[in-house]
Amino acid sequence: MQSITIRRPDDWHLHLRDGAMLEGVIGDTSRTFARAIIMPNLVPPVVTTSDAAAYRERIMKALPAGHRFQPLMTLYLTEHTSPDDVEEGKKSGLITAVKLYPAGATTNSHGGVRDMEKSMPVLERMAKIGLPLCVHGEVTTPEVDIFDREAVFIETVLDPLRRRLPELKVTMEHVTTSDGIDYIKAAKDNLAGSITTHHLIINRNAILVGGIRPHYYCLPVAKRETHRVALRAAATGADPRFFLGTDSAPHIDPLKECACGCAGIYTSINTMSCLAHVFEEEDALERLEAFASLNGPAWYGLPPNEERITLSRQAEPVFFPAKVETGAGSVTVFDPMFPLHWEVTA
Ligand SMILES: NC(=O)N[C@@H](CC(=O)O)C(=O)O
Ligand SMILES: [Zn+2]
Ligand SMILES: [Zn+2]
Repeated sequence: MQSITIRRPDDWHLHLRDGAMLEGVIGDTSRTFARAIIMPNLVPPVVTTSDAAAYRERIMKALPAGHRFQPLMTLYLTEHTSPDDVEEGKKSGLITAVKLYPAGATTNSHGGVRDMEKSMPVLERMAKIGLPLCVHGEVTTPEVDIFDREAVFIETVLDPLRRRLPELKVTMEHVTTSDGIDYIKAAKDNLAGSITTHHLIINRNAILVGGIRPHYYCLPVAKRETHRVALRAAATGADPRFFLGTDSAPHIDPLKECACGCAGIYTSINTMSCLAHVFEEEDALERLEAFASLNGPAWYGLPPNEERITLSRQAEPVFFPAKVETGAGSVTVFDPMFPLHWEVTA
């Protein structure tokens, strides 16, 4: 197949940051994607509905002329989040989901939740009004090995929460293990999972073999090959509970290339090219539309986009810059380590 036309995709997990970084990166998403769930882990985080309204305005202002893009706003769950504010946010149409960061689990998560008990009133309200909870599904217990943190989270946090509040809709974001995939598949209802572009392409060797490569470091950290294979099977398979959330997470290069580098991989600019490559490799190009454009809206109760994009396979590799220059500094673009031949052409 030399070209494929699909509904315009959405990104169900995206970091846009703020200020000069926001201005520098937003176009890479809005050029191709119609909507994105915007992560609230700014410094300080987006905690209240009025924070989210102000952030949404900054995003719309940063949007390049001529781009049509709808940011779907989220709130950063804290132990003090007000159930009424959350309900107000949903009612007004501003808030699409609330995000749980276990405190210390990832970039800018120190204000997250330490004691789930304290967040129960909000979670109960969300279950009642049908507002989804997006989770960064890793425990932060120092004794737990970093490669096991997702599996232990499922067992010790997520499963107990879902048993206690079965009506709560939960998105397990950036699933990185076969444990996560199996857990979602086994669920009766109210559970779905997003998968990133990079976790379909790299395993942990990319970070560690032949030298330490900070631009492949993200959280949850890439796991061993068997897990990547399971993620690919889920993304290209028929289960509609798996969909794209790029987790494109820009950091300026000096904060990645140092003794204690930040977690996050920037994929907004080449995600659809990478995905077409992966789906072609899996002989599943006809399933790309479900993963990138249909399953996500269905889960969030939104209509799929009416516009279409076309991806075409070029004879010569398609050019992407190694770095995106922003007013905040340069951001290294995800290198899939193979030439990309698919290009969004319309
Ligand atoms: N994925 C990452 O490695 N980093 C994200 C945070 C997150 O999604 O966990 C970031 O904000 O940089
Ligand atoms: Zn995360
Ligand atoms: Zn993220």
